[in-house]
Amino acid sequence: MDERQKSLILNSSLLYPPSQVKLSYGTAGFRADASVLQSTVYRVGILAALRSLKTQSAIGLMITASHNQVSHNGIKVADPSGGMLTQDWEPFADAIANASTPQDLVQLIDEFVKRENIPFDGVKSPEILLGRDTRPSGESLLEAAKQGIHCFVGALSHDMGILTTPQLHWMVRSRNRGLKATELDYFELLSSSFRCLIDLIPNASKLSDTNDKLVVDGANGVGAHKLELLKKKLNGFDIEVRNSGKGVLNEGVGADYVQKEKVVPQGFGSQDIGVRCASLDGDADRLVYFSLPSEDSGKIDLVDGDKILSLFAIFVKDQLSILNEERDENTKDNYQPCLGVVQTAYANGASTDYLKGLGLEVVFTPTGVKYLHEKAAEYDIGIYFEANGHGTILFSERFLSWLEQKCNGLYSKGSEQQKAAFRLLAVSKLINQAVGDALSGLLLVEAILGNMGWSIHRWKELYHDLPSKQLKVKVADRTAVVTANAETVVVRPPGIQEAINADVAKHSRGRSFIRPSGTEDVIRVYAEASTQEAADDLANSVAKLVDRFLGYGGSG
Ligand SMILES: CC(=O)N[C@H]1[C@@H](OP(=O)(O)O)O[C@H](CO)[C@@H](O)[C@@H]1O
Ligand SMILES: [Mg+2]
Repeated sequence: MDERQKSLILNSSLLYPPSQVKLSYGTAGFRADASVLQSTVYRVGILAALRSLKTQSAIGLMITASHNQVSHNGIKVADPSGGMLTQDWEPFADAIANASTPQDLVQLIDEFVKRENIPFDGVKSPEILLGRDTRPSGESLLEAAKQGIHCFVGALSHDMGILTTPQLHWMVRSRNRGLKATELDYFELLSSSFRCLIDLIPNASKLSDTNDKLVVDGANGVGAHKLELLKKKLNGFDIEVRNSGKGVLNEGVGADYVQKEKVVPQGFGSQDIGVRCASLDGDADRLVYFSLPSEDSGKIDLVDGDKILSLFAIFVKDQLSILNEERDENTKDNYQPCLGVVQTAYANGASTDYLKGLGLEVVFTPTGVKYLHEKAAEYDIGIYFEANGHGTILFSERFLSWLEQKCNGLYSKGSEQQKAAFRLLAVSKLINQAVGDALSGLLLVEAILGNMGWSIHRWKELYHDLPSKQLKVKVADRTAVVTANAETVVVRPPGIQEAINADVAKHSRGRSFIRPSGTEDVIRVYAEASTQEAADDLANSVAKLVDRFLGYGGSG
């Protein structure tokens, strides 16, 4: 880095980090009250430019705090693949976000540039795509990010406007692959692959009794608006969008609220009993479905990420079985695509049993898409979902070129095999390969329900969730909790895991774990058991343990 570059960094008015706030890149980027984020976002702008120079590719910056309250905001980096920032760079992100003086900041950057051998030869300038959600603080934070990026001579920043998080990730991925990468291209790809799947619905399914209308809770966020735009391209497909911005973002609405509280979101009521409903979160990277049971209890029948995962897994597995029925020696080959499913400890135990019962390989990672995505990418077809509705299906290049070969003339026209191959190819286009995407996920759910001739009620009955409960506990220092084995065991503070085990043992089908949240300053408690009372009781007693070991008055 030359002196000019250093002085550009030093000259920013945004240099000083908030005092007494320790920032961490966390599960999904930096998040905090928007009022303290200017300097962090400026610094992440610098990081993004460096990442672009290092990879010689376009990088994405998304300004969002997803499902968190509207006064919060955050920033995350999309790597050249469209996925999350490589975990190797997270310590650097933490270090620069917390550097307390301008000189410390410049020194950290200088050392990192040398260590990583980041080229400053001017051959390629940094290129960053910027997106933000609908939060009012987004606009000024975007300017802060730009200031960071433009510390580098010749840097290019493209403001893509208000987007869903998955749209931005998709754009980065497409751009770096030399593909069409505008919002219009995104809508075009989603709608054309959706129509293709609808055209391939077997005649028998068309006759069945699926309730046609879908009502979507847009969380008063960006997803609602984008879904309205997408809808126009879906040939009259009947979607009604509610909570599209008049109310407060994520307040009593949205996928996080619906999944965690299991209650009817605002804007829904007795007129919706029995109707197929879905909720997006504030930046539209999460999707859950639900329906209102006949009695007016305020409760919902939730169809969460685990069940979306199960639906996708059944469909993909069915299509693969059709391909496997190949009898013709000319088109048969020895390649057996490997299908894998990835979950976290939050997955309902009943879903894991169900998926294993289908003969599928199920593996677990810690919470956070960055872990799930990485694991799923190891398979020819890797399906991952968090229970909260964030997930996607990843297809390997090898599998896709095998599939394309199969589609291109190897099968007799109109054969079941050819249709199955076309369906899988359409799924690979419809479902966002960069990151979990509520809009593309929603269209895939709709297409699969149509193909199977299933109503939401048939889908819900795949298996019965074990009753579960989630709680949050405020503690003095959440980093005091250290976990292992995909967050199922607490290794620190000593003694707490044994105490949790003792509580779990008192409950039939009991399971409970704790972990520090990576997006909020809390310890999360999860419990499940054979009845709701038992799950509530287990969660409460584990929360008390957390308080005893780690609370403000605790010894931990
Ligand atoms: C229990 C839960 O829902 N945790 C969420 C939440 O992370 P925490 O680290 O638990 O705060 O936000 C993440 C980002 O959206 C998401 O990946 C994750 O699943
Ligand atoms: Mg989100």
